[in-house]
Amino acid sequence: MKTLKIASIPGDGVGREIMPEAIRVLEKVADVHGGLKFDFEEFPYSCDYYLKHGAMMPEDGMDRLSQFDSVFLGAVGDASKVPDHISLWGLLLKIRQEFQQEINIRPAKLLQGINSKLANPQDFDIVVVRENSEGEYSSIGGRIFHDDNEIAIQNNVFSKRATKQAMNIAFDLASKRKGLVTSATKSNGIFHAMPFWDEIFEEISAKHPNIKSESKHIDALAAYFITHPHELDVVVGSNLFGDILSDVGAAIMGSIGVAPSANLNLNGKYPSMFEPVHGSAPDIVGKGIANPIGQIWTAKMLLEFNGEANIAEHLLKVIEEVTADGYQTADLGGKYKMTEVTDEIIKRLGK
Ligand SMILES: NC(=O)C1=CN([C@@H]2O[C@H](COP(=O)(O)OP(=O)(O)OC[C@H]3O[C@@H](n4cnc5c(N)ncnc54)[C@H](O)[C@@H]3O)[C@@H](O)[C@H]2O)C=CC1
Ligand SMILES: CC(=O)C(=O)O
Ligand SMILES: [K+]
Ligand SMILES: [Mn+2]
Repeated sequence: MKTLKIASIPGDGVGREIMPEAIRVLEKVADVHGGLKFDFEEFPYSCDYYLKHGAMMPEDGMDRLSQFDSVFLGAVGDASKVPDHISLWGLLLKIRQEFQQEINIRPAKLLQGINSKLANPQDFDIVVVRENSEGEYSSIGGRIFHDDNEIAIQNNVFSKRATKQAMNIAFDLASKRKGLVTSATKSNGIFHAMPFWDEIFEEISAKHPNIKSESKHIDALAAYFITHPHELDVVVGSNLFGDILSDVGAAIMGSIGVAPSANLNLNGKYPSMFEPVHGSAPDIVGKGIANPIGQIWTAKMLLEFNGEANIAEHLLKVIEEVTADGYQTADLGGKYKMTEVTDEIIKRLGK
């Protein structure tokens, strides 16, 4: 029997609603698998935790999480309690950076039966590879002066090592897919970092003569996601560009409520973390209508990256059958509640 030790952090808002749903599904997956067991431990790190303890997690929080095979996260953020930059830097970004989860993989593909927000989409299947540890998401800089003279300076950080790594992963993925890598740039506006990014992209492209590569400015590329998603394959972007493009990818899939992601640690020193693309969705919290599929598809990625590709594929197939038969939440135009969609997935996972 293989046991996977999973630290679950439901976090805030709908994170707390969808996490139990995905855990129900994983328990059923283990049951169907027969040789797999989950050992879950829940951590209450969240904005409520901050209000009680003055921090998003305790001093030994990272040490405790490091004992697990993977971290399974819902969403972080409740601006009515804690400013977003404090809560995200105290938990989500802290884990990504300290656990060296330098790559974020975010698939965007049309599931059967789901209406894309596009009127008439052709079939698309995109993977966004997002640099996940540096770039625009840096805490370097500061604020000086007061009143109308106040100035904020924010430094971006681009290392050759992490940039190359993200691009190498993108080319590697493309070699197993349609063979195209698109790089998100903005070298016409961002004077230092983006020409640097482009040079590295050219260097890595030259090493992969069998993979097609192209560079598009982020503004045009965001529009291209809307107009030509079927022509994209693997898209590589910096932390901010990858963040934005993956929300666009989610919208063309039908809803951000279905989009999954994996924050990968590649050196094996720390756990990877799996979380849906969306945030805590304060506007729908408590209504029982959150879409559980983003968290459940994320569970599929957790299985895949823990060496369980077959059952992971089975789970995605079942998710797709359930959406194809119309079991959909309100964000997709459906009439089903969160728990009803999960129940249907569990029912069809079968035994
Ligand atoms: N990785 C994370 O934990 C993230 C956290 N956040 C945080 O979440 C909070 C809210 O941020 P927003 O910008 O509003 O983004 P959001 O992703 O929470 O919500 C955007 C829109 O999508 C909808 N939505 C999100 N998840 C859904 C689901 N499962 N089912 C149905 N509809 C869903 C929401 O109702 C809302 O209309 C903020 O505190 C923000 O900082 C935002 C993005 C990512
Ligand atoms: C913070 C955020 O929006 C993300 O990582 O997707
Ligand atoms: K999330
Ligand atoms: Mn985001």
